[in-house]
Formats: sequence, C-alpha cells, structure tokens
Amino acid sequence: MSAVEVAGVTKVFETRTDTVRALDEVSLTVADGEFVALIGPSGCGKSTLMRLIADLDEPSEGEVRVFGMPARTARLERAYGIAFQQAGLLPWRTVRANVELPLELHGASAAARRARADELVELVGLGDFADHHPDQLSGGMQQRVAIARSLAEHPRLLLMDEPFGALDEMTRERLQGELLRIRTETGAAVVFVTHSIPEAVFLADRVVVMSPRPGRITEIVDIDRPDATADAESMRESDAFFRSVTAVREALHGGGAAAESAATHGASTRGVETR
Ligand SMILES: Nc1ncnc2c1ncn2[C@@H]1O[C@H](COP(=O)(O)OP(=O)(O)OP(=O)(O)O)[C@@H](O)[C@H]1O
Repeated sequence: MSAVEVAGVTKVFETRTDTVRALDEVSLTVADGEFVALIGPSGCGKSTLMRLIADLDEPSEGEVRVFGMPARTARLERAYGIAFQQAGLLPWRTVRANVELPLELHGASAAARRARADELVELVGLGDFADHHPDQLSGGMQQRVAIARSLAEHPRLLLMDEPFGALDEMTRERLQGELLRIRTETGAAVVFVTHSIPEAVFLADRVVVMSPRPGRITEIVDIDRPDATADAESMRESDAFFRSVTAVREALHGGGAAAESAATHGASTRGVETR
C-alpha cells in the first residue's frame, strides 16, 4: 500500500480581493518507505500540498489518501509525524517533556512516555540534553528535538516542510546525514519540502519538481543513489550526485519555461511519471 496518494488535487484560495490557484491537478504517489523531496520556486504550492496531506486544509478538487485512508482519518489515527520549519517546541518544557508531548496527549502511561522519549532523545544525539530547555539549545539542536517528537508515535510517514531551512550549511549537512540514518532505522516514508537542490538530491529517492504558480508537477527525477554503505562525504562528492544535481537543476529551469509556455498556450503540463 502506498504511504501517500494525491489524485488530481487542485487548491484554490478565495481571498476578499483575489482568487489564488495554488495547485492545479497535482497527482503523486509516495510508496511505503520511500523518501520524496518536493522542490520548486517560492509560492508554487509546496507547503499547501503538505498541508493537504496533513489534513490541515482541504483540496478544492481531487483526493488525498494516506495509507489508503482519507486524510482526515489518517490525521485522527496519527498515521504520520510532522516537523515544519519552526521547531515549534514548548519553551517551558524540557527536551524530554517536549518529545513526550504527543504521547501524553494520546494517553500513554508516564513510564512508557519516559522510555520512548529517552530512546528518541538518544536517537537524535541529545542524550546529554534531555533535561535542558529549548532556549538552552542551538537552532540545530531544537530541530533535532522536533524530529524526535515527530517520531514519538512510530509513524510510518514523516511530513517535513523545510525543517532545516533556517540552519547554517554545516549543521544542515549534519542533520541531513542524521535524518537519513533515522529513516533507515525506522523505515518511515518521508515527504520533504526544500529549496535546496543538493539537499533534495542527498536525501531523496525521487525529487518532485514543481512549476511556478499554479503549482503543477513538471518532472520527477529518480535519484541514482550510490550504494547504501557509502559515507555522506563521498556521496556528496560522487559523479552520481553531481549528475542528479544537474538533472534537478535542469528540470527546475525547464519546468518553469514549460509551465509558462503551457499557460500561454492554454495547455497543462501532464504526462509526468508518477507511481
Ligand atoms: N491561506 C491562504 N490564503 C490565500 N492564499 C494562500 C493561502 N495559503 C497559501 N496561499 C497562496 O498559495 C500559493 C502557494 O503558497 P505555498 O505557501 O504553498 O507556497 P510554497 O511553494 O510553499 O512557497 P515557499 O517556497 O515560499 O514557502 C501562494 O501564492 C500563496 O500566497
């Protein structure tokens, strides 16, 4: 069963002064355990698509299913974890208590919460900081807490909207490596929004390229990954990595031109491969 199925989704926002077509007939399937990155120019609807998958908003047309369930049911069943750009931690709670929060909200026992939180805090490398408060942590450490919290309920799907967007390059690369390791350990599927081509290529099995507004999927680039035992450094310096970066860059540029031309000629860019 696929983790996410987006079928013919259009999203139109009606504001008092304007009608904004944010997404136009977007279809995408994310396989169970697959890592998909969404990339595209600012305002192309990446966050909107994530919000629809997370049932934080509803499509104007089309359907979203998560593990075969309607998006609403999946939210109620807590089928996924969410980590967005702002870590969104509660400042008055310790690291451990922040990670425990989803478990607490859903009635886990104190002992079970504590055990799971300690395990996750270790997993993201913050074992020595479990009793610290968020304002005692760097931005990168706060993001790691947010990732730990998103994993609290063993989700088989993670929805991540630019979780590393505000971090310096070094921290960002380190967290990317950690995310890949965590993903290998948990086997979770991931949908990851980013503005960074190298980040998308480093992390994803497939990179979904979107056009400027109204957001459409113009191309899906399969990433030619070196073997799983390769370390991050050699992966980032490999020919395969550069080839993939070039492929995504060309898709982004070409996608813009293709979408513009399609809009001018009243056609829509379809025929992208989805599975
Ligand atoms: N609640 C809303 N009401 C009206 N318009 C909205 C709303 N949410 C998003 N939009 C519009 O929909 C379009 C897509 O926005 P969205 O935030 O999904 O883009 P994005 O690709 O995530 O952008 P960025 O890369 O800059 O974060 C934008 O034009 C935005 O102004």
